[in-house]
Amino acid sequence: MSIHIGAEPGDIAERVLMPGDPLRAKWIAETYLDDAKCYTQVRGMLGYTGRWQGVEVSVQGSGMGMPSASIYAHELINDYGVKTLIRVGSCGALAEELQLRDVIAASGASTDSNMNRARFDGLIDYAPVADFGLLRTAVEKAEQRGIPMTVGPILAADAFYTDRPDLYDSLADYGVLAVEMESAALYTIAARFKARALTLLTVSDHIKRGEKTTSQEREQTFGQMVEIALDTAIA
Ligand SMILES: O=P(O)(O)O[C@H]1O[C@H](CO)[C@@H](O)[C@H]1O
Ligand SMILES: O=c1cc[nH]c(=O)[nH]1
Repeated sequence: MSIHIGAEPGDIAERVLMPGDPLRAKWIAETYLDDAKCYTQVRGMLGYTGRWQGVEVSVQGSGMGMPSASIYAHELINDYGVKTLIRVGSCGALAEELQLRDVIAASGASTDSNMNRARFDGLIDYAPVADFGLLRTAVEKAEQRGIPMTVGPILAADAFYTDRPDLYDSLADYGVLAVEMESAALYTIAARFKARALTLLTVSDHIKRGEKTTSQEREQTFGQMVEIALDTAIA
C-alpha cells in the first residue's frame, strides 16, 4: 500500500486512466472493463483494474485540483510502476467554436498554479506538455472511431470559480481552448519520473456562453473520450 492508494504491488496495471471524479472511475470500470476489481477505497478515491480488449488497464480517481492529482500521479508511478497515465476529465470551454460534449486532447497546459514556480525556484516558467507519442496515438484512435477531437493548449487552474474572467478572454485570444484543474501537474510529474501522460477532456461547460451539463452527465457520460483513452492506453 502507498499512503493514499490501498493496492498491493501488482494490483495496478501499467496503464491508468485518471478521472478527477472517483464515481466516474467506477462508471468507467463497470461500463468498459472486463472483470473489473476495485483495488482501493482509501479516502473514497476509487481505483479499479480490469481488461480492455484483453489488456490490463486501471482507472484511478485523482480528485479535484493539482495538489490532489499530484499525489495520485506520484504514487501510481513511483509506488506501483505505472508508465502511462491518461487523464479523462471535464473542462470549461474558452474557445468560441467549442460546443458542449466536444472532446479535446491537451497538447500543453498553462497554469496559474505556484507548484512549478516553487519547483524551479521562481526562475523558470516550465512548459508542461503531453507525451507526443500518446497524443499522436490518441489522434489516430479518434480518427479511426470517427470521433471529432480538437487538439491544442489548455489552462490548468487552481480555482474553479475565478474573479478574473478577463484573463480567460486573454487566454482564448492566445489559442487556449479550455480550462480544467490538473494537467499542468500531471504532465510535470510524468516528465519528472519518466512516465507518459496525456489529458483528454470533454467540454462540460462553456465559460463565455454559460452553458452547462449536469453533475450526473459529468459522472456517467463522456463515453467517446473514454473509448479514445482506452484505445490509446493499450496501443
Ligand atoms: O471532471 P474532472 O476530471 O474532475 O475535471 C474537472 O472537473 C473538476 C471541477 O469541477 C476539476 O477536477 C476539473 O479539472
Ligand atoms: O475546471 C473546470 C472543469 C469544468 N468546467 C470548468 O469551468 N472548469
